[in-house]
Amino acid sequence: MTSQNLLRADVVVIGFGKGGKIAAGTLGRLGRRVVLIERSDQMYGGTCPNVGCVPTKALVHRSGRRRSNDPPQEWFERAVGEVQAITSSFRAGNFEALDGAETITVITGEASFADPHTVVVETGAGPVEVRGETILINTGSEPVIPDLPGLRDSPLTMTNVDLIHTTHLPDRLVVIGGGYLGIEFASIYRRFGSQVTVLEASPRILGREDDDIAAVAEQILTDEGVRIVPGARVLEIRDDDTVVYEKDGREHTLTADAILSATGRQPATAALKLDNAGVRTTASGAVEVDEYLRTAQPHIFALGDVNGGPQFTYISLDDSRIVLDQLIGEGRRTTTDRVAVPQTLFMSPPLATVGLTEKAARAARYRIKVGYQPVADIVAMPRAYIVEETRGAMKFVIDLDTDQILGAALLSVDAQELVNVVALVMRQGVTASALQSSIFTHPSSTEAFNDVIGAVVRSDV
Ligand SMILES: Cc1cc2nc3c(=O)[nH]c(=O)nc-3n(C[C@H](O)[C@H](O)[C@H](O)COP(=O)(O)OP(=O)(O)OC[C@H]3O[C@@H](n4cnc5c(N)ncnc54)[C@H](O)[C@@H]3O)c2cc1C
Ligand SMILES: NC(=O)c1ccc[n+]([C@@H]2O[C@H](COP(=O)([O-])OP(=O)(O)OC[C@H]3O[C@@H](n4cnc5c(N)ncnc54)[C@H](O)[C@@H]3O)[C@@H](O)[C@H]2O)c1
Repeated sequence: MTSQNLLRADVVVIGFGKGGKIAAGTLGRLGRRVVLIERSDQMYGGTCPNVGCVPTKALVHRSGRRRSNDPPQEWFERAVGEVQAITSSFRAGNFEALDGAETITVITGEASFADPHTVVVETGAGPVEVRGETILINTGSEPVIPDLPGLRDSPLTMTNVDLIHTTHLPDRLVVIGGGYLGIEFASIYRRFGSQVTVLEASPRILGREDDDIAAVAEQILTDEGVRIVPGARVLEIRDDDTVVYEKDGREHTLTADAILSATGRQPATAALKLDNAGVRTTASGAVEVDEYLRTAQPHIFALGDVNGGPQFTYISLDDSRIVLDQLIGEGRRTTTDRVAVPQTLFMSPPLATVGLTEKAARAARYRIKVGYQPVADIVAMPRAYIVEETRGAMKFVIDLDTDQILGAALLSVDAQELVNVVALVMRQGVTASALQSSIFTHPSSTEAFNDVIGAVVRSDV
């Protein structure tokens, strides 16, 4: 290597994901020499702003604004154009924020390890070698396309990345997998005007949730026209466009204009040549880390989806707090500190959950009471009527002995905001009674808590 294609850095970050960019920015501002490597110039900022959270939620918003007489294809094309304008401005902002800093260099190309301190980057202008004292792996995850006959070869098979970029609204969309990604896309495309069928292998979608909440969510999707087929075993894709599946012992076929593979995402480690660095992986292919996110090599850390933790942007962000605490802090923060981590499935209205479900609380032998109300019946929350979104239900699972909230499921307008309040309350040990009798602004969605927590439908007393 000549001096031109050999770089030395205090910190090398592989992958421009959430955790990596926060760590890179923080360390760069402190004067560390940072090299951040991203394999695609279309991915500065990572999955979330480019092909994940941001574009999907922007499409949720725009699909909801379409009126029934708006021409679907035109409306869709305009929405995709607007969303691409947002993502490209975020991408440019992400690049500039790091590459514009004096101490940080962004290199575009695929990285792999040559040895524990050396990374080789295949750039458009040839290989570049980067040697670092500390290395952060933040390469995210990639969609798993199941090995079903015809699926990988069909020109109609798409991932979230393909669907985010396509400007043609498919008449018939078949979604394989009814998890977070599958349900969000099903809801979006149905609202844009596609006929959507979700084929889910499990006996039910939203299998982690309690039956009452899952049933309300499924009803909302079904009422919007999404066809959900649980217990479906996809057998093959025949002649590129015919999805053959089995349910209850009988074979069925569906013709599709697009097939979305939404059966989960696996850690992106294949290109990294981790063996050269002495970094181990788990059975599921994730980079093996301890609770401080250190790999088998103490100077190499892994953040975000690639370490096999929960696949959410805010977890990758929290991973960066742990790694920064190791590098420039007190070294105390760990993944085991996390309590009451909420999550939101952005169907319309959103389903936000935190903590234990009723069934999990019972399995853990808590004595509980359950507050539950359909949103339309929550007198304290006129906001649902004001914004014309009265669908859904709210549920609280409360420990009878301590009055602590064990969990909540909020299927409601504004649920993605409400759940953060509940999570904070749970983390701080505020009682359910205190939350119920709190002063909230009016008219707001938070006011619902004044009613729902006291609307006890079951109690172990
Ligand atoms: C459609 C969709 C919707 C989602 N919606 C939400 C949501 O609403 N809320 C939420 O919290 N989470 C959501 N997620 C999950 C969230 O996007 C991820 O958990 C998060 O982006 C993971 O961030 P990360 O830091 O692990 O890495 P990523 O953001 O995935 O970044 C990794 C980067 O590394 C690069 N890379 C990979 N290999 C190499 C290599 N060898 N060399 C160089 N670069 C490499 C990749 O190109 C990528 O840019 C969604 C995901 C998807 C797919
Ligand atoms: N709003 C959000 O926060 C958000 C949105 C989208 C994705 N994500 C993240 O991305 C991750 C990946 O999402 P995902 O939905 O792809 O994965 P997932 O693991 O959440 O769901 C995959 C679903 O596919 C089903 N499945 C698997 N193989 C199948 C097959 N052959 N036929 C039919 N069904 C099959 C599984 O039973 C499961 O229900 C999520 O776990 C989540 O962490 C988050």
